[in-house]
Amino acid sequence: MTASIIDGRAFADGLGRKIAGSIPIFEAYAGRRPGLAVVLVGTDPASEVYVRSKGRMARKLGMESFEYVLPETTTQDELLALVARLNADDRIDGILVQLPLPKGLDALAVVTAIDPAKDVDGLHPMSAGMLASGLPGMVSCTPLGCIMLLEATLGSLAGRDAIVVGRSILVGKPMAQLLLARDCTVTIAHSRTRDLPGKVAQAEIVVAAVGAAEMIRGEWIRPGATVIDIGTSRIERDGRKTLVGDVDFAGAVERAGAITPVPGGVGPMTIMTLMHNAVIAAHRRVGLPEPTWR
Ligand SMILES: Nc1nc(=O)c2c([nH]1)NC[C@@H]1CN(c3ccc(C(=O)N[C@@H](CCC(=O)O)C(=O)O)cc3)C=[N+]21
Ligand SMILES: [Mg+2]
Repeated sequence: MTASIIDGRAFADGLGRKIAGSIPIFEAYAGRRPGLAVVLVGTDPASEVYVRSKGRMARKLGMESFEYVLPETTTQDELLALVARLNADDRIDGILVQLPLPKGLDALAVVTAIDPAKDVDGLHPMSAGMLASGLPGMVSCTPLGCIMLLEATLGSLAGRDAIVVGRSILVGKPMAQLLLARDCTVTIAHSRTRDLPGKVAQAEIVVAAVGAAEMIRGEWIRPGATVIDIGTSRIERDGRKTLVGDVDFAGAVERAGAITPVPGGVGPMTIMTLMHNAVIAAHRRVGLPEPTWR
């Protein structure tokens, strides 16, 4: 069996068109466009690329983008002061602080300082708690994009056996909560899990979010399974730099029913669900009913 390839770029483009279409309606009501603030501390080249592409996408869809690039030497207090300013700024509906932060800065303290109404990353403990409680808070962009791809591929997820490999606050934990909310039977695996190959082999849905290049081997995959690969690692192969996921794609594509590629799978969805979250936050903040484009 050769898996069908889940085209995240095409799906993200479609979502982007719906988001763009909703913005004039928002603007007519609110007298302004939805505003997204992205904060980068330091000069990590990969992070600079992501932050720039987030700003570009926001403008392309008709939103206002506020970009803040702070020096590596920024103190905790300076960063908290910026977050307080963004919280108080009515033009800004969503705030994303790009992670990881440089050494010496406390990411959890920064994220906790963000107004939960503007927490488009779903990282605030309030957002995590609302998700776990089944309340309508902000859901982390990457897991939200994965759920959209899974539902587009499989329809109802109810009753399916799913494994999430990885337990980070940004991805693994919210992913598991979203699957659970759709009535999957969810296993969360991590670095201390025994017999990972055996557990992966039982899953109809595999979500790989470990951040280790090609760690999930193709021969572990249950025939016909749907594989969602969240990893992006830059490696050198045959003397060339390439971007690979957490899944051994060449092996997994021979067994899976459907699989996301890297690049072109989850990555483009992550950017578009950030736009989605910013527009949802904007509607909630001005008291407009949320668009139902899903
Ligand atoms: N607070 C916070 N929230 C995040 O959501 C967040 C973050 N910090 N820090 C870094 C990670 C990483 N991330 C990606 C976004 C888009 C692509 C993406 O578009 N990838 C393209 C390829 C890009 C390339 O070629 O390098 C693709 O997979 O097709 C990848 C990774 C969001 N992150
Ligand atoms: Mg990808």
